[in-house]
Amino acid sequence: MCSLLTKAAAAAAARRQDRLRVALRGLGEQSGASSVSPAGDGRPRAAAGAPPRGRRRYSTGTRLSDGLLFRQLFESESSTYTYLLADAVSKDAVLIDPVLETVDRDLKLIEELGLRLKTAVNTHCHADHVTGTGLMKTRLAGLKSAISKSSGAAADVLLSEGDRITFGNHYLTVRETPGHTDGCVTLVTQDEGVAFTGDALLIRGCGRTDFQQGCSKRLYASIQQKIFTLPDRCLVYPAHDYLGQTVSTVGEERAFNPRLTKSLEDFVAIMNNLNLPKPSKIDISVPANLVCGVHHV
Ligand SMILES: N[C@@H](CCC(=O)N[C@@H](CSS)C(=O)NCC(=O)O)C(=O)O
Repeated sequence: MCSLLTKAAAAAAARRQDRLRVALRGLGEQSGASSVSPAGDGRPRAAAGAPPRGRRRYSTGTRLSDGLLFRQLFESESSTYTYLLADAVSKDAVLIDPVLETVDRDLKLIEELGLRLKTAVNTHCHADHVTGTGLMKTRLAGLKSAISKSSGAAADVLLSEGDRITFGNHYLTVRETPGHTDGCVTLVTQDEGVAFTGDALLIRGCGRTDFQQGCSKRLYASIQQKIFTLPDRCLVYPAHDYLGQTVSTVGEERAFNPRLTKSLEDFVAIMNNLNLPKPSKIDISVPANLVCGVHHV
């Protein structure tokens, strides 16, 4: 009896491993996503191996496809990821979600890599930190800021569904993914191999919907229709992670995201009961980010 149970348990464990292997396929060397189990309310428990807050200073990089340079950078106070993408041949670059406090670090890296930063784009009007876009524009001649038209924020380029942000031979396509805010967008590489999901889809989570025009029904529809329709292999890079996770895939989130694997009704209930404290910098960040962060400089 005992050995039967052991065999059954071993078979179940093997099946779980197989499912995980399938979900992780496509992550390659970027696989830093830790396993996080859902709490009853759909919020992940703190990962045992998560680095202490304020200690992470890393940037990770890889070649996502031929001729595309990529760096994932981290700002530890707000747990924000900034992403640098560049055409390795022309050296034209795009920066996604720069943070005011890390502008010097980002500009130094851009200079060291010999890149020409064309566009600094915000995935939405952030509530938890001031964007670095405005300060960067004062330091780099010709740099254009970009944000969605629906955000209501000022920028050189106002983006809408289907627009392209071009850098050399590469481009990112804009998918509007409102719900966390009205103006949230997800930026997708031309081969649909990578999605920068901002605060719409987080790793094993999603953006909160309790302020700034947040709407859980809209967010659910955005993620199901605009992100989960991407290929399973598509890498997911969010604007934040609070547990040390760095990357996921669409397939993995479709299978294991504790909020998005639920029905719409259950998702709405989860989002209504998150009871998160207000971001500490919201009263400074939102007005500043509506004008590219510049009034704070
Ligand atoms: N403690 C932080 C704010 C944390 C937070 O609310 N994060 C947002 C994204 S930034 S507005 C969020 O959507 N979180 C979802 C979640 O489930 O945690 C601070 O004070 O700034």
